[in-house]
Amino acid sequence: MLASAISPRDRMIVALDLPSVKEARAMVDGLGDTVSFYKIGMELTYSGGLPLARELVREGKKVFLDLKLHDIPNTVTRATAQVAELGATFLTVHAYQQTMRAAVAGLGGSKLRLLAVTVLTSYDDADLREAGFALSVRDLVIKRSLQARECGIDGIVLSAEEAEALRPIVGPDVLLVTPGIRPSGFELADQKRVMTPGRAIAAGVDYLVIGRPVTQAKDPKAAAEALLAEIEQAAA
Ligand SMILES: O=c1ccn([C@@H]2O[C@H](COP(=O)(O)O)[C@@H](O)[C@H]2O)c(=O)[nH]1
Repeated sequence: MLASAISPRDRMIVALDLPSVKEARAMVDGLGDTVSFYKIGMELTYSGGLPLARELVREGKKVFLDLKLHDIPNTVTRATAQVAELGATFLTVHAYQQTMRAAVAGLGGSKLRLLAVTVLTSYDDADLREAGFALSVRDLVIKRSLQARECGIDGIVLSAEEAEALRPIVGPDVLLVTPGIRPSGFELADQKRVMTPGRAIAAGVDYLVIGRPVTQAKDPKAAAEALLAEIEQAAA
């Protein structure tokens, strides 16, 4: 689906990085209709977040399970098949060919869409060098994105900094999903490759993942409304 066909509200995915289901539930209730799409990652999954994922799906919200699967193929295939039962929209796997192929094999006939994490947005070129990679962030993102497409993955997780260069390389059908979104003036914290929501939309990103700028705001609903307004304006 082309980005222009996705409603601006659905393009904003709020990361529920909170320590308990109770706090996550309160956040969702407080955000109300402003947010239609939630990401449940490791922190919440390890504190009972999967039943909440089912609940949110039942309530008509979209859910992105950011589990970043990476294991031997048999395990990845079977884990993906389990996740496919939950009714989530997106699941992440790391962008290793063996892992991506195994995840695709676990989809069965489900509607779950797979996203491959190329290079974490907390990494820069120096971090990659330290980890033993010879490629720059940009080149590794490109290489892994092409491999993801070849493996039948639906979309890729990258930083908005790479999105504009990547779109013509991967074509219009691969979803570009970007964490590392920071409204102007918000602290970067552990993120190294960042962009504002408006600039990310202009760079051709399909979905923006936004955590702390909403969840750590004094007024999360007001923060989410401001972010949505910026997205709507950039998408118009
Ligand atoms: O490369 C990646 C992959 C995933 N994430 C996740 O996105 C959110 C970002 O949260 P912020 O608070 O807006 O920084 C978080 O859940 C990460 O696990 C990422 O940041 N980068």
